Amino acid sequence: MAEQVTITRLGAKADGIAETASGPLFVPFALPGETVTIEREGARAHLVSVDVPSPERAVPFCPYFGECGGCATQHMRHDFYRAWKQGTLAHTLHQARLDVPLEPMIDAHGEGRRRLTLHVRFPDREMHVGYMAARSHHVVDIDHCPIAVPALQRQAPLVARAIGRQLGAGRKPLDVQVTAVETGLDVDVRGHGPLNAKDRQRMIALAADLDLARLSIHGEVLVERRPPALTIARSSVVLPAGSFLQATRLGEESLASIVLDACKSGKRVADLFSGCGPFALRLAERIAVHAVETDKAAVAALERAARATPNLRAVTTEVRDLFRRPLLTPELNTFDAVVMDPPRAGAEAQAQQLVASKVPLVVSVSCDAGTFARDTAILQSGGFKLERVYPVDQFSFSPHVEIVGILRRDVVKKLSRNT
Ligand SMILES: C[S@@+](CC[C@H](N)C(=O)[O-])C[C@H]1O[C@@H](n2cnc3c(N)ncnc32)[C@H](O)[C@@H]1O
Repeated sequence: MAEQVTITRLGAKADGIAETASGPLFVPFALPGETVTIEREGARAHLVSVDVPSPERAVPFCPYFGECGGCATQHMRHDFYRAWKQGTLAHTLHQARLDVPLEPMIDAHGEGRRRLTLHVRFPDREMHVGYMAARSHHVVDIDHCPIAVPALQRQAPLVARAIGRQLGAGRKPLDVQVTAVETGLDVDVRGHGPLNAKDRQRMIALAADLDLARLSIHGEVLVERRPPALTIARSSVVLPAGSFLQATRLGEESLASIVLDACKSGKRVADLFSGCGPFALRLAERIAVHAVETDKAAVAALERAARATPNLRAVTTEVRDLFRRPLLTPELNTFDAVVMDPPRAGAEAQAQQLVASKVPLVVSVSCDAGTFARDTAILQSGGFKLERVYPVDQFSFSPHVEIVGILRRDVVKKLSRNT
């Protein structure tokens, strides 16, 4: 049954929230101050119409917005969106008792996302190619994605569709990850078992038809027509199939420039959770770096790139699971700064080792405010002071934000207090 409600605030995931007799009601795509007609679906509601719009309302630039679950905020004006995202992060950090003023959010969308993962599904014998609808396993068909870099906007759905036609006979769900690299498109297909000889040949022919740089299945390369390379500082990194990559080029550059600035007076830095080296290869222009990462292929790519770049400072690498085997205190004591950029789960075990070490500076890069706050609290218990927090917005139009925290401590004082 339709009813009218007034939106009073925005939630952390960008839903409008109306206070009702039965408690808060979450209304996607509604803005504070708006009067909207909705239909209830439990604690959530479907937006039927906006009856009194907010002046902060914008016209979404993507025709799939509202149905496709990929974006959540295209209906907000840019300044309003920025203030909401910055305010949400400030609130999360305040609740975790991290009351450091946030630096202004850095807009790092740049040219757009350089990697898209398209879902290919066959729910009704027909093939559907696109993104999941919000809170659903239903795939919304798309033929372009305007938040991607130009090379991917139309081409990524086209490539995923062609692969679905080729491999879709078993109607198994497929995920097609398409990355724009400097030599073309790098495509990795997930969800399909090992290919028989005939399918292999067909896929190799398809890669040629689509002029892909590389095509792989579950990270196993079927054909590499051109090495999928990316430039990092003066180095060229050949990206391993399926390895981590920051969402946008400007995002990577923005994070790296904060890391570089924080470490500028260091002599030997540890780059933990290094991936294939966007921080290490830039740091090594001036500082010796030890890069540690669990993904063997990423470490090998970083090492190859470093070896091929003349006049870098020393770059050493290590394949290591830092959750199970964090760098221990004696190892840490050889560094004057530690950069860590863990996945969402954070770096709890590593933070505990850092507390016991003599390291004076930690640059903590994170894609999850919750684990960032937990790890920061651990570091603070060891005398580190959170000096600055930089929000970097490379996931524009979504509630996600990247954070960089700079934590310093006076090691001499700390050590003399302990003795
Ligand atoms: C957020 S990414 C950052 C990578 C890199 N710093 C960058 O900017 O591209 C996190 C990295 O941690 C790695 N990783 C995940 N779990 C790990 C673990 N237990 N030990 C070490 N590295 C891990 C992933 O392979 C990934 O490369």
